[in-house]
Amino acid sequence: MASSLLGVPSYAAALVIFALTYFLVYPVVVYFKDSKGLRKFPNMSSFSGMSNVPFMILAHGGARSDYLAKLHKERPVLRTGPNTLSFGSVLAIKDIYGHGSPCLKDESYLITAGSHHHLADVIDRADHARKRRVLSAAYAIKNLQEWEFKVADKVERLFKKFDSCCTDPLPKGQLYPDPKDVNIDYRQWTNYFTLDAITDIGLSESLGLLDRGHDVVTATRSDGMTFQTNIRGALYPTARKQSLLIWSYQYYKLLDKMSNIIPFYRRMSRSAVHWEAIVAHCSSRRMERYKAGEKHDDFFQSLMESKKGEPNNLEWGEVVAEINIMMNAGSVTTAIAVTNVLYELLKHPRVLSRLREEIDTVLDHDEVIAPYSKVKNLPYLRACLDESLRLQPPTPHGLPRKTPPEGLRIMGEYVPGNTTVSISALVAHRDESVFPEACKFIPERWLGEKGKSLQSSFITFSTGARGCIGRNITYLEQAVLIASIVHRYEFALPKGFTLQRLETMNHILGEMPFISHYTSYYNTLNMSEPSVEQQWFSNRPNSGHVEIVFRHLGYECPTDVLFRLPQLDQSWTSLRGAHYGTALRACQIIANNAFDGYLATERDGKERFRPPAYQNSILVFCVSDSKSKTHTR
Ligand code: HEM
Repeated sequence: MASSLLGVPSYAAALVIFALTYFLVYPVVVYFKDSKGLRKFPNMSSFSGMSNVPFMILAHGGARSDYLAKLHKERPVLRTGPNTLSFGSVLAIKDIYGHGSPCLKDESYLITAGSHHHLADVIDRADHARKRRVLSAAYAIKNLQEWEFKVADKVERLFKKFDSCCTDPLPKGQLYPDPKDVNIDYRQWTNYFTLDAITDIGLSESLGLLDRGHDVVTATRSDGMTFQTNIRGALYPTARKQSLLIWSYQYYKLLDKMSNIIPFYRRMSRSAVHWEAIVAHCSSRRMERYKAGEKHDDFFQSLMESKKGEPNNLEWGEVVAEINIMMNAGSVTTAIAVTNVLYELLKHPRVLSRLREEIDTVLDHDEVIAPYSKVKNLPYLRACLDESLRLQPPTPHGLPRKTPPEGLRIMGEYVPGNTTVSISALVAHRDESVFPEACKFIPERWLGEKGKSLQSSFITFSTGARGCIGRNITYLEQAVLIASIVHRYEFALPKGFTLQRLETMNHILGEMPFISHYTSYYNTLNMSEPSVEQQWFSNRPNSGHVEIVFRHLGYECPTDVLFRLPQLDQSWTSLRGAHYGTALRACQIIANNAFDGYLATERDGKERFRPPAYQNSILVFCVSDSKSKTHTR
């Protein structure tokens, strides 16, 4: 029998002594021994040089980059953990992230990776370059036109919801809506918008969240069983758990498992499994369509084959990993961005009105979806987007990089090898030497030559070889959505409303409830009364072909748009020169809302099926049927 000391069995006493030595005494000894020479850097808190626990506690507060930004006002470099440094000046950007920096992504990317690395968590330079080559066709700017159709389609679907919630304008002099009239959470719908958009762009697949108005989707478990789950609920907690526990790399895996004893963490782990199952489901469905011979200009096609049609022969696990990061990084960040920018616009009516003026000069009164060609070069729109991305970068997390074994000079200071270094985008963007009045929303700072010079200090998308590959997609989504929204609607937030933010790797946002009504500029047509066209259509016989030629062209299609009206006949009918939103509305009216979609031959010559989205509005057009009867508004 084991001997005892003060009644405690000796093996238990030994365990306690070992734990105290290992977790308390040893870190103190290592700290004072300082073999790497990191003690010259000031600690973030008294124990930061000895343990990651202070940073983990900070992470649980959900605002660590804000806190760091405040500390960095006094100190340009902070030791945030035994082997971790945070930098606080834009001068560090080039050294840590720039092209030619010898730093690599650190082990945190390794320990959170799945069975296969994806583009964002692969560390090895050669492997990253190989992946980037495979994906370059998928993310290339030449795809803009293809993406634009898909994005415009999602904006239409989103507007269907907004239209159904529109209220009367607030009475003159009233600034805030009656709480009972606040009927939509913009934040939730931006999530639906970006998730629907990226699955269409990436997989030519519709999740259908915007149409259904909820986020329950089908997922497939590893044993092949399917189940239903909430996609938003699956998406966010995974990142949250990682950001809370990751700081101690050595113990992360153990901590991750042990933490599941606590329900708070266990729930987050479960959501990670659900997210993987959603991705697995979407990937397999697309694979089945691929095997059935479907070809689309989407990410999946680029993953499977080169431009010449030669197979890439990627392992299935790698394909799924790439779809995972595309669906995740491609939706979460943009949803945050479009929420933040509208929030700032509503909080700054002067900015909103200047922006609306700019947009209204390029869009027609009744143009619903802003064509990207018309809005992509609007300087004030871009300034508003960039200023919001600067002030509240969707990914504020200091992206960790490891210095090379021989060490590196950062901001002129020698940093020893194999040290984790970073500068948070939020911290960099609070650097007053580059961004005066850094905490204020001032889009004007981005205008002109002076504005251009700020780009090198703007790291919302990171920079260098590991910078964001989805930049073009997000600017397209943001510009089209925000321009269309500002053109069409006025919004009002509840009195005293503040958007809540919780920092993980991304800045997760709380709800953003508001009410909307049409802008007076847009609302030149009364959409609630039956139009001349509606009356005409309801009187016409239910037979024959119908040809619709649109006079008002929001988004011109030079080739024919074909549509099928099930109530009339089953043939595809020509619909020339139509904005497809416009076409759809007309078709729905013709078919008394029993319309099942239309086939559009778009400007790239490809045919695409467009399911119905709009119901109750009408734009200006001319009509002729097979008996050559014409009607002009
Ligand atoms: C406002 C929107 C966006 C923001 C703020 C953003 C931000 C970032 C940042 C900061 C990184 C660097 C991450 C790191 O170093 O760990 C990154 C990388 C990446 N982003 Fe984005 N992103 C956005 C939109 C998108 C979109 C729309 C997609 C895809 C459709 C996307 C896909 C990726 C991928 C695949 C990487 C890894 C690139 C590489 O390492 O080569 N992102 N993004």
